[in-house]
Amino acid sequence: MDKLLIEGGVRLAGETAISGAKNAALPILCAALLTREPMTFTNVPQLNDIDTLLKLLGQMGVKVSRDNATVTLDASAIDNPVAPYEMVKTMRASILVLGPLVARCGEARVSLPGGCAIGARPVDQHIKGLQAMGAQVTVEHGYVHAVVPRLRGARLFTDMVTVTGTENLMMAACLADGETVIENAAREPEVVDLANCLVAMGARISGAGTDVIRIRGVERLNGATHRIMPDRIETGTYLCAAAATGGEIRLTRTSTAYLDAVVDKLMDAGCDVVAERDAIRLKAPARLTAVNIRTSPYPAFPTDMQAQFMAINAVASGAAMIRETIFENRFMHAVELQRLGADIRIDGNTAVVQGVERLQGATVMATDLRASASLVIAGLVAEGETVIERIYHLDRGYERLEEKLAALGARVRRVA
Ligand SMILES: CC(=O)N[C@H]1[C@@H](OP(=O)(O)OP(=O)(O)OC[C@H]2O[C@@H](n3ccc(=O)[nH]c3=O)[C@H](O)[C@@H]2O)O[C@H](CO)[C@@H](O)[C@@H]1O
Ligand SMILES: C=C(OP(=O)(O)O)C(=O)O
Repeated sequence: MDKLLIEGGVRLAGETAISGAKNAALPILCAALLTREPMTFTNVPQLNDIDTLLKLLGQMGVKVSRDNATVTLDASAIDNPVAPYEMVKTMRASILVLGPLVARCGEARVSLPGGCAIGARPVDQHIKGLQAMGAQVTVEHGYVHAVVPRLRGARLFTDMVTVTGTENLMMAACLADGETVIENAAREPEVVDLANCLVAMGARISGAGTDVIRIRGVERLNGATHRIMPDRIETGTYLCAAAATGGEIRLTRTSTAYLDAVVDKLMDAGCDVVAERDAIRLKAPARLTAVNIRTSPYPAFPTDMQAQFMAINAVASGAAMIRETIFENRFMHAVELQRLGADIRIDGNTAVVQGVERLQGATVMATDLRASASLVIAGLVAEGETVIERIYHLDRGYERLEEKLAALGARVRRVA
């Protein structure tokens, strides 16, 4: 199994480009299931999660072609509306085929998804929404089985803000009979990117980006071309990596547009952040100041950036409190950061991080995607060599990580 070797202590400097967003590309590729006409997507990141999803769509009968960052999907014939366990066990987002398949085929069998081990992550809200739209849904032998002649519009209210739940129900509602209103909807930029793609396909959607989304169902959707938005979490991760090393970088093909909460914290930590047209510059002080974090749904601070901020707080001056309010088990990186010498105490959903002067390289194990990113950041700062095991998590969500870090001067390489 591949490992990442990092020789720490280099101040990151230079420029690198940000890829398309994993968490926008995954639902948007699933939207192709809603139309018989071909769809073209650009700026699709080359990631293991995308490969998994394209394989999954392929075995349903979707014709897939790919040329670097451009993917064309032709779902004119879906002969097998099934998502088998073997294909979905590594990826939470595979549940996103459920809504489109039920809406288009009137039936779907989707294995309960896997993904990052950061909490129980049930899909009860997805199921509740489809039931309210008239689907008969059963969960048996680890599969969600949904059947309905045609979904009908309904008023949906989710118990909590759920990103993929909102996306699944919004896609399903596009082909339903009548109007659907999703209340307590997720406002994440990736939901808006999906809505923009659906609108280009002929869907009638208003309110995406607010907590009430209205969808008037149509008989059919058409093909379209859509460019995937930049990855705000990849952007934030590189900003943190530069900040932790006292570096100065410029990230291109991205913007601060959806990163207010993250940029605000980086500035509180002492960094200069300058927004340019389609680029961001960051200049970090020699040592950061620790910053308190509380994760919450967008537009508040994203849970997908919590681990990276734990890494930067670990080497900052002072102490900080980190509260995780979205997932019940998203502090797995703390013990691994402790191996590198970090001073972190966990109490329930709160971590108290006391910054230390220096971390020392060690062998650590990646446990989930963003936990892995936090170990990379810590490894870049630590004295000596850090070995990160189980980096397949990183390959799910960071395109060409070593190459991009190397472009910024990091001494990092992958070994088998
Ligand atoms: C592929 C993708 O876009 N993944 C993102 C998405 O995950 P995902 O969409 O899975 O996360 P949700 O927003 O659904 O989860 C929020 C909370 O609601 C709970 N919940 C959710 C649905 C449900 O039916 N029942 C239920 O109890 C979850 O366990 C969690 O505690 O949003 C998360 C929160 O911003 C991010 O960390 C993930 O990177
Ligand atoms: C948790 C994440 O991914 P997933 O929802 O696909 O597990 C993530 O992107 O940080």
